[in-house]
Amino acid sequence: MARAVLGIIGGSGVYDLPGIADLREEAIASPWGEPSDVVRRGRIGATEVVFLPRHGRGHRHSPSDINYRANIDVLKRAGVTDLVSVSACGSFREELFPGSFVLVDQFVDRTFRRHGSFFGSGCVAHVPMAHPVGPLLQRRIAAAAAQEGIPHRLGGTYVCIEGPQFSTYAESLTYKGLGYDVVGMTAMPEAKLAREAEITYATVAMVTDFDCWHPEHDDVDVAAVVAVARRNAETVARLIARVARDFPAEHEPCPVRSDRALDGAIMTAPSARDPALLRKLDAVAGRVLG
Ligand SMILES: CSC[C@H]1O[C@H](OP(=O)(O)O)[C@H](O)[C@@H]1O
Ligand SMILES: Nc1ncnc2[nH]cnc12
Repeated sequence: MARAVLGIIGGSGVYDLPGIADLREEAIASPWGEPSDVVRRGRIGATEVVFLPRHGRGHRHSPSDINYRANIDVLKRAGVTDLVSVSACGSFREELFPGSFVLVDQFVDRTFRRHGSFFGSGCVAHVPMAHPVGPLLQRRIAAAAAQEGIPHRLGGTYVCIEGPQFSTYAESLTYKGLGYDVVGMTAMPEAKLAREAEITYATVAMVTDFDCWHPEHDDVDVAAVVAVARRNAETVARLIARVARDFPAEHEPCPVRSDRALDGAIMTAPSARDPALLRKLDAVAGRVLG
């Protein structure tokens, strides 16, 4: 069984993770291009952790321009087995107020101008996405949140819009009417790519606003998101520290097989595979491509 390495992707307002011991920065090269930043790695308790801010330090990359493939690839190369993705989001429910954390378990992908797969012509693969979140990892985050006294809800649906503009009023009402819980701009294709890379994934969606549907709250703007996200940064650090301190030494086999997602997923016959693409897939699909 693989040694567990806990990855953390920080979102808006979370560009650093305080409390990492033996901290070092590593620029990991990827055949998929430039990741958002160098990774910062070290230990929390006995657990090895690897941190990457998805917008880069200084918030340089917009949701549409983040190189999600390079980010997941470098985390895979860093040995990450379990990945906690932290995201700011708007809420479609009265009870999910700014400051609360939602441990979402479903995603709806409304993005349309991002590279959504490591695979393609020369090596076609179809991985299961019915259950995009690793339930054991999610349970560990929920337990840590309970122990730290952090208000949270287990389960929910995150709709990922392309952005960078926030939703229109009609869109906001539509998403609310469809029963979605929160809205953001970054969980997709991140979750899909993590699945292709056989990394167990879970999202901590930090509610920063009520988007624009709520009659008694102002429409979302960046200032509101940033104010709440900044206040939440310390809470996120506390949550991650608790998850890390209680993390098992070995990666726990995932009940939804996120860590075996490529078993039987590759359709392209070995003789028809593109050697150049196979070389790029060395980290992501090395387990099955050999
Ligand atoms: C700063 S407002 C919009 C911005 O905030 C969220 O970022 P992240 O998911 O990385 O925390 C949202 O997805 C947008 O990128
Ligand atoms: N209302 C919202 N819509 C999209 N992304 C967000 N990130 C934070 N709040 C958001």
